[in-house]
Amino acid sequence: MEDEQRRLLVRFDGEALGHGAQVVLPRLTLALHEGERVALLGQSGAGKSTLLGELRQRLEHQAAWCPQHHGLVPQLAVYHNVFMGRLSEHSALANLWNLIRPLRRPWREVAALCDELGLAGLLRRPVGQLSGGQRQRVAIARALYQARPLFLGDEPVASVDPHQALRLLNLIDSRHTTSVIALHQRELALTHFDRVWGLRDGRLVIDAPATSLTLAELDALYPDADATRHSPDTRDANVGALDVNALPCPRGRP
Ligand SMILES: Nc1ncnc2c1ncn2[C@@H]1O[C@H](COP(=O)(O)OP(=O)(O)OP(=O)(O)O)[C@@H](O)[C@H]1O
Repeated sequence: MEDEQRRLLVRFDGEALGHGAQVVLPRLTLALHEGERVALLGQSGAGKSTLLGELRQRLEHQAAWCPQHHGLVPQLAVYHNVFMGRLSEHSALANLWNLIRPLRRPWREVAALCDELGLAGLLRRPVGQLSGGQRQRVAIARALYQARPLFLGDEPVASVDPHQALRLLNLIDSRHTTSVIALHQRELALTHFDRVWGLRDGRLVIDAPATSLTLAELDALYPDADATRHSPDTRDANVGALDVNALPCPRGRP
């Protein structure tokens, strides 16, 4: 679908984004339309979290949010951490009661979500006793539990293997019409997403359909990386290294 036919959700028009006096992205121009699946790439410090934070502010309650450092409470059980996604929807009394004695309906909802995320049987376990990958899935569960039309994720699949990453991204897709997800898995950016935004040196240097890009172009976003550079004509071989054919087909892709 052409951009003009899609509903515009957010537009930046030469704006400066940053933190107080520190400008990170001095003249950002981009647009996010309903229905887009955007991979946000750039090396550490490029400004991915800064951009996601601004999107989050502008989209407000339309967007579910999965932060980079999870923001989970280690002493609380998985159930309570996921339930926190909807704290604002309940009264303080209901939230307090739920803390002591979980309410039946949310318990069922959270249990179903945790089943889908491979966290079955862990609802009562304190998050502090989980592995890094399990914590990451709890953070995703909490964002999914918010039940918003958009999903903003700051490296939500950073600590899982490629197959699990794709499964989680498919689950996120199935529950949101639009997403912007920061990640470092360049192959996934090309194979799973509609569009790629690439940040480098304070600028948006890539804003293009994923199908028009090569791994070599994405590699150029990481000037400090030691990784072997890929030439454009090795794209298929590199994507094949992920064995995408063995994985479930992402939405909208043949
Ligand atoms: N709260 C803050 N106050 C001041 N400067 C900040 C703040 N948060 C981030 N920065 C700075 O803004 C720049 C961009 O940081 P940001 O976290 O957006 O990058 P990133 O691409 O998300 O990095 P990473 O991949 O390491 O998470 C960095 O120079 C960082 O030091």
